[in-house]
Amino acid sequence: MADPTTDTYIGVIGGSGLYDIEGLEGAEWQNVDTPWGAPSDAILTGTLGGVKMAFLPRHGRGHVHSPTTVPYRANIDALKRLGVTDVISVSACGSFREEMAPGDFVVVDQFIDRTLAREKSFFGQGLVAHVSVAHPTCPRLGEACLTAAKEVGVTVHKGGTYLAMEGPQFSTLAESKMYRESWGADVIGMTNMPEAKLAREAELCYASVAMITDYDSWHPDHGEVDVTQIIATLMGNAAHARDMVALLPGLLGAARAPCPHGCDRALEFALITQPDARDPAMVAKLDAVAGRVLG
Ligand SMILES: CSC[C@H]1O[C@H](OP(=O)(O)O)[C@H](O)[C@@H]1O
Ligand SMILES: Nc1ncnc2[nH]cnc12
Repeated sequence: MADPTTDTYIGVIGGSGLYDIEGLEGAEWQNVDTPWGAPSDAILTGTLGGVKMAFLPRHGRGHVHSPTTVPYRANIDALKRLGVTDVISVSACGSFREEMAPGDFVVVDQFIDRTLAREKSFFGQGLVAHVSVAHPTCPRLGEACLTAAKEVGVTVHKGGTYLAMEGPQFSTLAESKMYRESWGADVIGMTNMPEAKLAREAELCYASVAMITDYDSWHPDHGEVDVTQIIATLMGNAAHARDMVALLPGLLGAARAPCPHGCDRALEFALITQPDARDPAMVAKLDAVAGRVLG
């Protein structure tokens, strides 16, 4: 197994339209069991340029999980259990900004969480923890994604606020206008929360690349979003996403230095339940996610 303190292990969570990646040496679909149930699908593992990589289709091959039923905790636990250090989320998103056009990428750095019906933490009764998500994405990893996207030739925007909605229906016009005009959101999707929060709890670096597919419903010159429009734009986006991902091993390198932003130490001061009050069953369940601090 890779040593997460010294070896880079890149995990890619592919969203709508991205169900595999190509070019991995020793590629193998691996089933990974977790205490939180089964992940969305088997995980494609291998190496690229001497760097370990894992790919997980968020909705499963064939797109069987809705945004609400994606097993977010199992997905993050499974990646952590494999030894992944850096998670790149690639997602189809609507845009609230004229200049963030369909086909563009946005390296997201903030989130507004409007999801309602999902398990949002690995912790809870018997072992309580409070991590900071003030800065929910990793700037080091985000920078690598930005560089890779530029090299691929995509128009890429640095920074943006992703509004995570519950779905599966798209937003009403009133919601779309409110998110854009009053809340200052830049892009909208249905899946990056609680994924980003869980990655932080699992001490994983997390970066999110939003692939713009539509203008949601606010734009006077574009009709309201529908799945046909999204799929059409996704075809081109997915090819760019694959090319971007292929450049990441070269940019991150096989040898890993500790995260300068502390993502890999997020639990250092987060556990509040006293050791003698901790539920042993919870401690056992957290073996991968919090093994570093639970011993
Ligand atoms: C296919 S349209 C809506 C669907 O696409 C996005 O998925 P992902 O974030 O996994 O790329 C959006 O969040 C919805 O789940
Ligand atoms: N407009 C939109 N709203 C929510 N999720 C999306 N995924 C792609 N486009 C979207």
